[in-house]
Amino acid sequence: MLTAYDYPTAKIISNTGLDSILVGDSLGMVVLGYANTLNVTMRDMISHTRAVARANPPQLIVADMPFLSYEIDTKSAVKNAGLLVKAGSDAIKLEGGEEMKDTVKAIVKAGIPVMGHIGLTPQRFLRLGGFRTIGKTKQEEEQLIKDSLELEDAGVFSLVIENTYVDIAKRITEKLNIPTICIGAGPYCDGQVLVINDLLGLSEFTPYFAKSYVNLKEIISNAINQYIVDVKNNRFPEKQHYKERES
Ligand SMILES: Nc1nc(=O)c2c([nH]1)NC[C@@H]1CN(c3ccc(C(=O)N[C@@H](CCC(=O)O)C(=O)O)cc3)CN21
Ligand SMILES: CC(C)C(=O)C(=O)O
Ligand SMILES: [Mg+2]
Repeated sequence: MLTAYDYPTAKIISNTGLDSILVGDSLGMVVLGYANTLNVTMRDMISHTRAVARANPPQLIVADMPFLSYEIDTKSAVKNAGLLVKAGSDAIKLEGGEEMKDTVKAIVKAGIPVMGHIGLTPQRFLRLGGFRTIGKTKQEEEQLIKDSLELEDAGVFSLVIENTYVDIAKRITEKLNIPTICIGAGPYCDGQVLVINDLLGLSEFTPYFAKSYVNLKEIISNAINQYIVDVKNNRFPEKQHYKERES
């Protein structure tokens, strides 16, 4: 699984063997330039989900529910989950553990598949004390196990485990029947997810657990500098780039 936030990226992914696309609220940081994901709105998520869905990819499209779109009450959570499905997603993802059980059940009851997300839940970074690794204490570890079992019981079809110790993610994966999709939680999961900007070398900041497979930042700035040089030296535009009238 990889994130995608726009039409051209979803078109490229369409012709790959990737299983699933996440329209992540990480778009607030990697596309919109916010310092965290708290300012991402339903309008942002709907707009980017629609852009990805317009590419009509064969992959499953999962859209993140943004901060405060599902925490207030189950009614507004179901409504907002429905708006993301109307925008073109096949499922939604929301952050949190056992405390989200009723919300998960209500959304699933409405016919919308829900993906869980535990471990580091970036929408709660203020209370957690940063984008830190979760599961250091025995209490945090046992809470993660409990959260995963309760979410499975509530009906999530899959579970993202973010930034936790490898043995904890392994334990959860062995306990659950649904697939676990990990990021910063080691290899003993059923799948992996990454922010595509990290994979492409486009991010300003990349977490320790991400791997870039190409340096697109460098490739793009080289292209821009070549363009500047060409314009200044009259090497662009060339004959084929403009029309002359035959008078
Ligand atoms: N480019 C990008 N990649 C991501 O994976 C990502 C985002 N942005 N934005 C939304 C969240 C935030 N994520 C993050 C961001 C930072 C750390 C990180 O640096 N963690 C360190 C330091 C924690 C601390 O502040 O103490 C760690 O050791 O866990 C982890 C996950 C993951 N997500
Ligand atoms: C990092 C993934 C799991 C995510 O939630 C996002 O991109 O918003
Ligand atoms: Mg997210």
